[in-house]
Amino acid sequence: MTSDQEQTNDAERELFGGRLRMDEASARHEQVPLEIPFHRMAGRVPALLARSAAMGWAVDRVSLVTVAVAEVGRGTATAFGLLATNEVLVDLFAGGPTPDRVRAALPSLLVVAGTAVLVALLTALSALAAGRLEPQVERAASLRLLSHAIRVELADLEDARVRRLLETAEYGTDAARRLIGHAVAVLNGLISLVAAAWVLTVLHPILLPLLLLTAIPKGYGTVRTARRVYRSIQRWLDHVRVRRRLSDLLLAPDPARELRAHAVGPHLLRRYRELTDQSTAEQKRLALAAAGTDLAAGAVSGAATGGTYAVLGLLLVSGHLPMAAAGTAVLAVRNTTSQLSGLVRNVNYLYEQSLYLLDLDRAVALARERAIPAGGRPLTGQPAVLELDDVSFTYRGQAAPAVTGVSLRIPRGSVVALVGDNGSGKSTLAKLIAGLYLPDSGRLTWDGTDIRELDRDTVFDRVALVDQDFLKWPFTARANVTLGRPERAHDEAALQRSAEFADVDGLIRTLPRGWDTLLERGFHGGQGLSGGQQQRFALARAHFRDASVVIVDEPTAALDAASEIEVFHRIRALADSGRTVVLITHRLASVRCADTIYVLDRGKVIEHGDHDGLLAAQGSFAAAYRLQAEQFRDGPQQPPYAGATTASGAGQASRRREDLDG
Ligand SMILES: Nc1ncnc2c1ncn2[C@@H]1O[C@H](COP(=O)(O)OP(=O)(O)OP(=O)(O)O)[C@@H](O)[C@H]1O
Repeated sequence: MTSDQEQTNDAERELFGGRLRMDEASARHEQVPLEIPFHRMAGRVPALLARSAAMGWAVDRVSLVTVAVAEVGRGTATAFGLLATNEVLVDLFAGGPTPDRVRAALPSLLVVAGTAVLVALLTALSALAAGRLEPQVERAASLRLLSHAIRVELADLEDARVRRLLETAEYGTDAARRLIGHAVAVLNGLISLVAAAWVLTVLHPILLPLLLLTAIPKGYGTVRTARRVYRSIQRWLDHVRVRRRLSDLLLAPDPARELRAHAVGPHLLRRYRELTDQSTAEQKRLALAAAGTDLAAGAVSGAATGGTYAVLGLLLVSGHLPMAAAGTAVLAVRNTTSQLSGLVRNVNYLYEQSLYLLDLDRAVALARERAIPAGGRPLTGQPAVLELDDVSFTYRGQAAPAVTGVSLRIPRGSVVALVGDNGSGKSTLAKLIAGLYLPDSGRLTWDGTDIRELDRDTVFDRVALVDQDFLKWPFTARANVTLGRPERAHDEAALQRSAEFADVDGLIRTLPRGWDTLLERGFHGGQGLSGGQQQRFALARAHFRDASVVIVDEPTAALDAASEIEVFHRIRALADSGRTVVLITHRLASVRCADTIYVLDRGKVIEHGDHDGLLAAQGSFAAAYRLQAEQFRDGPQQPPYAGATTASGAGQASRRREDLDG
């Protein structure tokens, strides 16, 4: 390992908290195969050819068979061409007048020309079929990865190891395509080699082992270089990921505002340069090592080639090889040498690509293992009650639980509000209710059935979620609203109702292409939206889903005051029409619309009741409510508890009060 790999630079330390390159220990932990014995690689060739054939067979049998037939034909034609060349030479070197010798050689010459044309035709046919096969195999590999990735449990998807593997696996989809190309080349190399070796053996048996001596050093060199590259890619993967992310940040329009106003650009650019300096040094190291290996392999191989020609000369001088056969042998030696080194190179590429494919296999296996279980007891009808009984949940890799011993009841047709300080566990609780995370302990039931026993797809089907970090999909206005129920995307009446619910109908009318306007700046015809407008689209989307449980996390954070009041009225109306609403908000005046309010503090429910009841109880909710209300009074303000600065401040207010009381 070089000192460059050991050193951690400022960019790594400051921006990412430490070294971004994988060491031996973590590679072992993550089961990344950094070392591959040479014999294992060679031994896997038949399995890899079979794997390539199976992948091709699954997507396009006709093209696969065409490639195989064309390659076998090509190899056979090459062998016949070589034998015919030998015949030509034999005829030309025979005794008698020149015109007679040329006449005698003519049929063999025609065979040489014919096989050359045939080889060209078969090469074109094979290339055509392989060209059809490769993109289909890549597409299948990529669909395989994505279809499994979208089923991974959210908690696992957030796990760094899973994320890393999924990103590595993306190389595997490209590798699947390349694997086909290299498999074809290996097949061709093997067939041509067998043909040429057979011709050589016919000419003189000693020529073949000598040839192997020339090819092996070069092949070994190629393999060493490729393994070094693979090892480097694996080690530097996180480095590549953060560099890509950093360059995206420097290019994208959203970070551009702070980048310019805070003059972050030059600083990040400096850090980016430091990172690229590291990777350039690694590239230089690889290039230098590759050149050294090539040189050593070339020298050994060159000496072996010299030896082969020397043996050929000796055989000729000693009369063990006729002149014509020596001529053919020279051709065959040249042909076979390049075939052999090409073959070894392609075997190596084949193996190298298979390692990436192996990453894809590992990612798919992990995704399967961590998938949301299919099946289970299906939910029928609309749930009458959701209940949490002593539910606790800790995020993967975190020491403290995000939710501790929470019990609550959400009957159908009610609005249940979750309030509390930042980080008190509201969003986590909402995601638990939605079935996105499973409790570590306690029971979460839908109509009495534990969520673990339920068919989670039927749970999701009943949920509409407006996430706190709601997504602005880079699609058309229509897709932005209908994405949760794409099968009803052209139900114009439903679309209109959702637009009215979220108050985007007026906005749609002003868009250049109405519902078909692309809501993404930076594309032709794309339209930008304000933060509040984006939030309205998220609300419209949740409404369009027409689900029985609506979970809205800070649904009005980006809305103006009038819209905020209106949205809370509409949310109340949703519950009145029989839906269940879980509402998370810091606007304590607005939770008046809730039937029950649960106040959370550090993952625990510390109070619950309706708005008036909680105010009358004079607890932490009442204190936080007063804190917010006082902000609207005239004159200089004095917060009741210094330091209670969060929007809701419920928990902080309660803790201050305890301190004061104590
Ligand atoms: N994906 C995550 N991975 C690890 N920890 C998380 C994750 N999301 C939240 N947390 C942690 O869990 C705790 C509860 O977070 P949560 O988002 O539920 O709080 P919240 O009450 O919704 O906060 P806010 O009012 O700021 O939205 C916090 O300590 C937070 O750091």
